[in-house]
Amino acid sequence: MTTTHATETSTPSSAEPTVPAEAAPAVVLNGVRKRYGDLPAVDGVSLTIRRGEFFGILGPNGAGKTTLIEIMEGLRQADAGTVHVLGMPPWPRNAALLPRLGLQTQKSAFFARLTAREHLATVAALYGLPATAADTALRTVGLTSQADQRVGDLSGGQRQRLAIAGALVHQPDLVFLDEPTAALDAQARRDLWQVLRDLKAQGRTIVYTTHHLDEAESLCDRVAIVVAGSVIALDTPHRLVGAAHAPTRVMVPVGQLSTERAQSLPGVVRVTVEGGSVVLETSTAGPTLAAVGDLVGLDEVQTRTATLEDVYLELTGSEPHS
Ligand SMILES: Nc1ncnc2c1ncn2[C@@H]1O[C@H](COP(=O)(O)OP(=O)(O)OP(=O)(O)O)[C@@H](O)[C@H]1O
Repeated sequence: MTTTHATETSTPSSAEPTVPAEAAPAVVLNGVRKRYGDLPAVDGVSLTIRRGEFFGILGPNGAGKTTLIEIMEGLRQADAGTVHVLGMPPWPRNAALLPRLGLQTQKSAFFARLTAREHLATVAALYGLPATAADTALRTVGLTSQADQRVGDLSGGQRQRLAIAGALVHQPDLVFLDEPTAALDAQARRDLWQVLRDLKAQGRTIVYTTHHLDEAESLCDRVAIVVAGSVIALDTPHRLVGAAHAPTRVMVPVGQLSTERAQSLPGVVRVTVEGGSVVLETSTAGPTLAAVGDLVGLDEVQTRTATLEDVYLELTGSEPHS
């Protein structure tokens, strides 16, 4: 694949950034490594995340995504390499940086005996903000009707949204979200997409991990695919999909076209029967569709082009796990 880059080389290799902090990219990692005992969880990662970018970190379970994001957040110290966030090193804990970062982790902590509003008002107070900031954050994540419910009584998905509200309450420049949509139902997930799009429209930078590849394809400006601690691809979803070798699938209702006849059509590389359709995988969709159209018409024929999920499977050889 020619458009993917395992690493980026445009970042300076010195320990200090060469541009003023305010003009610096959101995140610059250079040769970052982290081991747990013998395990290289992050194995030499270099990348730059621009201001205002929506950046996705994808990869199989255990690939090192959380470790990488925790290093960016200043929650974990890298063993080697340099890390700059908004032009500053996040480790050791940087008091100037903290109010500008919003963090939602997989293990977000709550004041469980408080109500959702009290919890967020407490978080807001830590940043010196008035309690009204809590109501704004509750509204942002669609939890206004649960404002007076105890945190301990919220559903898993509602608690997840509260964790995201906690990351946004102080209107940070850079938001880190670790699998924010993992526990959400389909509607809540779509609602959160809009919240995240609105954040990006406000000029904030979002760095997030997900196992939902459709979501990453829809939301992210760029994604990094991480396998065994290394970035094996980094580009826009569009360019990654464009460079993929995944075939287009043409689906014809069963009974209209035999599998033998389908196999003989131009461009067809594989034929299967799935979910009531004869599925023709083709490397040249135009000639295949024209031939199908001549034989059975195109009224009930569906096509599916390559997606980020196809690219992911091609590169990682594994299914995404949620
Ligand atoms: N504190 C730790 N001590 C020892 N090993 C750890 C620790 N944290 C993570 N690991 C290991 O490091 C590797 C990377 O873990 P990490 O949580 O960063 O992966 P991930 O890509 O976020 O996975 P997932 O998608 O399952 O959340 C895994 O093999 C994990 O078991």
